[in-house]
Amino acid sequence: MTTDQQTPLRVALLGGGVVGGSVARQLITQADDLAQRIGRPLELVGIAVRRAGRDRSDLGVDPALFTTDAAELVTRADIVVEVIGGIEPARSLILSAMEHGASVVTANKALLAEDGPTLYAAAADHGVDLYYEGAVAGAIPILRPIRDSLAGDSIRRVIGIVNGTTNFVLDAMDSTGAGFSETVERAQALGYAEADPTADVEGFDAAAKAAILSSLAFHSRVSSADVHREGITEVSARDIAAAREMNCTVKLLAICERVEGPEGQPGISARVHPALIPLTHPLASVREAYNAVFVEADGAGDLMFYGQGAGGDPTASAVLGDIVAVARTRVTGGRGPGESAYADLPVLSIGQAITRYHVSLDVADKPGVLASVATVFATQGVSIETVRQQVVTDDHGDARAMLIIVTHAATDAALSATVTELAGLDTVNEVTSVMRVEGN
Ligand SMILES: NC(=O)C1=CN([C@@H]2O[C@H](COP(=O)(O)OP(=O)(O)OC[C@H]3O[C@@H](n4cnc5c(N)ncnc54)[C@H](O)[C@@H]3O)[C@@H](O)[C@H]2O)C=CC1
Ligand SMILES: N[C@@H](CC=O)C(=O)O
Ligand code: NA
Repeated sequence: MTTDQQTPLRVALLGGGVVGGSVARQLITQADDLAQRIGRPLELVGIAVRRAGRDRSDLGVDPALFTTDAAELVTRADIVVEVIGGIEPARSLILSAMEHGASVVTANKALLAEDGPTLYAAAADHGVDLYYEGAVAGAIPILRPIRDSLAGDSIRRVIGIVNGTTNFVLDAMDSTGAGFSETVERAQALGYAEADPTADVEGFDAAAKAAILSSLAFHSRVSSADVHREGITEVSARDIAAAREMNCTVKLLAICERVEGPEGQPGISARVHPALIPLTHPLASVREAYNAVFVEADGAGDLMFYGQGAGGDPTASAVLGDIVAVARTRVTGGRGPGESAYADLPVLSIGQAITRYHVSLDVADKPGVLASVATVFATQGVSIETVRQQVVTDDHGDARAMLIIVTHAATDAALSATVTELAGLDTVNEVTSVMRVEGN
């Protein structure tokens, strides 16, 4: 190695939590291999933490490297790794790092989905790289495949199970018949769900990931506010049972599609909601806290990416891959591939999304009911694919008639208006379940 090749690239780590701790450990234990792969050694020059003085001996890091002055640390690094999370101070630190000439690696989906364009612009202005593979689906390589490997193809749709906590909860409800609350408690006890699992169960985490996936897949700017979001808190054991009867399962899906608007104009549909998918679909077999992303592209056809979407070591694997990538660019000079938003497609409203619905109705068991229900669908221009009548016994031992209807594809607005009108019919006692159907 020449002297230049021996000069270490300085790495500053912001955050020493679940992901940061694993990154720090591996930067040290894998130092020799990383140096060989990059062509220059990496030197960990500091770890910014919120509180000094805590025992962090398990990380095997020189205690002198810990600092509470993140703002100073980012001014003396070639590569800054941000794994603090949240919007501030993460954003200001990243911008300052770039101003001081550092490339940035982050796993911060919330920040990228809220204000990605500011970060991409700063990276371009300062001629540095911004990589963030850990931000979506943890260890699974999905962002760089979309951005780089599929750059010559045209992506039609990305459907992902991108939140491990909710997949664990829905999977447990499906396999044990348990209710929502008790399953979330189990997920917390097992360490999958956080003490406050709101971002997971209300779909915020998945919506941020959908925004990032949509932006990359469709060369546009999509923020988390553009993504229609429904969480899993309303999914009942009855919905899961209804899915089973249709040979389907319920998953929280992040759906990003290239679509046409009402006048044929191109746009994006980006949404997160629970949906029925057939048991034969590859995403149906994704169990427990695993993630998977299904990509449909014009040339490549169907691609499936599967693996661990959360956790310290899996996410650190993606972060370290990015560190190697930006370090290699430092060695060779120039910048790695960046974002492109040339297509600038608008995001359509959820009402314009084309989906199918599964609707369960508790109805009066008398002549003319089916006709009145069918008339509502016809009036709204929604075509029925299948209808099934079932007699069930309620909690009081009384027999009740249920109508289970699956529609053909229609706009979400028409389907939603249909459900509202059905709920107002005298012959309908209750709309017991409404779920979208995806995946075929
Ligand atoms: N844990 C996971 O499974 C995954 C996490 N991520 C993302 O990785 C990032 C980090 O997540 P975790 O490691 O799980 O969080 P964490 O909460 O375990 O760690 C964050 C660390 O940052 C420190 N911190 C907070 N404010 C700071 C400040 N101003 N200066 C210095 N340090 C500060 C905290 O004390 C904490 O140790 C987040 O953006 C998260 O969304 C992404 C994928 C998976
Ligand atoms: N809370 C997230 C962690 C990773 O992004 C999840 O459950 O998937
Ligand atoms: Na990833």
